[in-house]
Formats: sequence, C-alpha cells, structure tokens
Amino acid sequence: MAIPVIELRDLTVYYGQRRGVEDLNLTVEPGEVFGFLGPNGAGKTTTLRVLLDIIRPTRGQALIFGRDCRREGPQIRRQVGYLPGELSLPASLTARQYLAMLDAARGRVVEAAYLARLCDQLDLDLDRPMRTYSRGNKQKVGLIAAFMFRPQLLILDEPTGGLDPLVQQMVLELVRAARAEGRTVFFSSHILPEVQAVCDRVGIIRAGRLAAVERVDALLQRQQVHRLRLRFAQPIPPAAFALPGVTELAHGESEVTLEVRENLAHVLRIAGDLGAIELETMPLTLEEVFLAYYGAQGGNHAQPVLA
Ligand SMILES: Nc1ncnc2c1ncn2[C@@H]1O[C@H](COP(=O)(O)OP(=O)(O)OP(=O)(O)O)[C@@H](O)[C@H]1O
Repeated sequence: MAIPVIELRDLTVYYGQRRGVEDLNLTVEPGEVFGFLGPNGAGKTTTLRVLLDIIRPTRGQALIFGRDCRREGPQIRRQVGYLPGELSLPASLTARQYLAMLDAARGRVVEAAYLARLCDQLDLDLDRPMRTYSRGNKQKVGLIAAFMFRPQLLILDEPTGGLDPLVQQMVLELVRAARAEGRTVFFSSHILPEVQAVCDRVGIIRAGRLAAVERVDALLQRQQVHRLRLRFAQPIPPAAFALPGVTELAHGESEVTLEVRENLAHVLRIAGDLGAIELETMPLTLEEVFLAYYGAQGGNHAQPVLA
C-alpha cells in the first residue's frame, strides 16, 4: 500500500490547560481531497499548524509522506503548499514581488505560464502594493502562493473565507484541478456544501475530537431521511400521514411535503390508497444528511455538529 500522505497518530495538543485537539487518528491517502470540517474552535487550525510544524504536539505524532512533521519540518514544508488561516503579508511589497521572493527562496521553480494562469483564474492584479488589497485579494495572494509550486500536498485553512461566491467557485475549481493532476488536498472548512462539492472524504472535528470520518458519497447514500412531495387528484384528510417518524413540512389541499425518517413503506401505501398522482423526492444536502445521521446517535453526537 502507498504511504499515506498525512497520518495523525493520537495527536494531542494542549495550550497550557486549554484543549486544542485530543487523540486524533486519521489517514489521508494520495490523490484524495479531504475536507476537515468543524465549527469555530473545534481544532482545525491547530491540526494544520502541527502538520506544518508551526506548533508541536503535546502527545502523539503527525506525519506527512511518512515523515515526522516535528523532526523533518523544513524538508516537508518544501513539498507542501500551505494557505494559513490568518495571512500576514508584507504590506509594502506588490504581490508580484512577494511571490517572486517566495519563488527565489525555493530556487526559482515556478513556471511563469502557470503563475499567469492562476492570477488570471483568480482575477488578481499582481502589481499593486499589498496594503491596498481587500481581504479577498489578500486571500487570493495566499492561494496563489500555495498553488504556484504545484506541490504534491496542499493544506488549505478555510480557503474560500473572505471570497465572493464567484471566486469561491474558482477556488473549488483549483482544488478539482489539483486532484485531477493526482495531488492531495487537505482543507479545513465549516461550509458543508463546498466540502460536498469537491471532497472525496470528510472528517468532522468537534471540541477537539474527531467525531466521524466518512466518504462523502457513502454519507449521502446512507441517507436516513427522505423528503417527499406528494400530489393527489383530490383533497386529502389533514392527518393522513400522522405516523411516527414522519413530519409534515407543508400541507396543501391536495399536496403534502413530508420528511420521513421511519415508516417509508407505510407512507407510500397511504399515498397509493389516497390515489397519489405525483411523487417527487427532494434531495437532502450533505449537511442535512450528516445532522440527521449524527444527530440521532445520542451521547457525544446529540448536538448539531456544525454551529
Ligand atoms: N494560541 C492559542 N492559545 C490558547 N488556546 C488556543 C490557541 N490557539 C487555539 N486555541 C484553542 O484551541 C482550540 C482549537 O482552536 P483552533 O483555532 O484550532 O480551532 P478551529 O477549528 O481552527 O477554529 P476556527 O474555525 O475558529 O479557526 C480552541 O479552544 C482555541 O481557543
């Protein structure tokens, strides 16, 4: 088996008494796009910083390409494109000067044509001092700095934060393109739809612990809630679908929208008996599927995972 691109082994970080992350175990395989999801304060940035050897584990270990991040930080960082959550850019330089400086530090490996394409895709003018940039433009510089070396691994901390929806889509395109070239992408986000759009797998972190790791397609298939809209040729009785596990979301004279957690066969039988003339199933988003599944597990998962 190929060496995992990322491996976390019982990774634990404490900031003094404060919990950063606890006992994270996770493997990311080559070529995967892995979404690291969780609400604010869950521990995403902490994990990413350990991977980049910006902070050190209290206990446990993080490995990239099979190498310990703590022992081989500088060598590993040369093969990783990193977009930090909080960028600090030299205000007096233009983006072009800044990117050239980063390139020089790595021995001038950036292809001019690729760099030009990235700037074009993200619609960024490189020739202004960065102090004049909006937050979104600064984020674009960070993204270009992460992608321009075409690294084998991209670690992106909330890459679409601060960007308008059109540019957010561009970023997701960049992630897809990286995957198409066989690169691995590990990105943190608290936005489920964007994870749903580009990720192969998703890890959910909550209060410093990994609550779940799932394939996105499997999670969507393991849908336990169905949303149905039924239309009838004639008016239907008000409580026709009053069954355990069935919630009426809307009830018109001859139309009803239901959320069905149990008794699906029973619902369909009633619909048949009442002479349904149309059945529409309405897809749930990953967020709804996720919350329906983990919300029903009780204990640790009883609360919605994403605030
Ligand atoms: N430098 C620090 N000193 C003390 N506590 C910290 C520090 N950095 C993070 N923490 C704490 O560690 C926990 C995890 O924070 P972290 O920033 O990793 O979460 P996050 O999931 O990235 O959240 P966000 O989406 O807000 O960036 C939080 O309780 C936070 O307060």
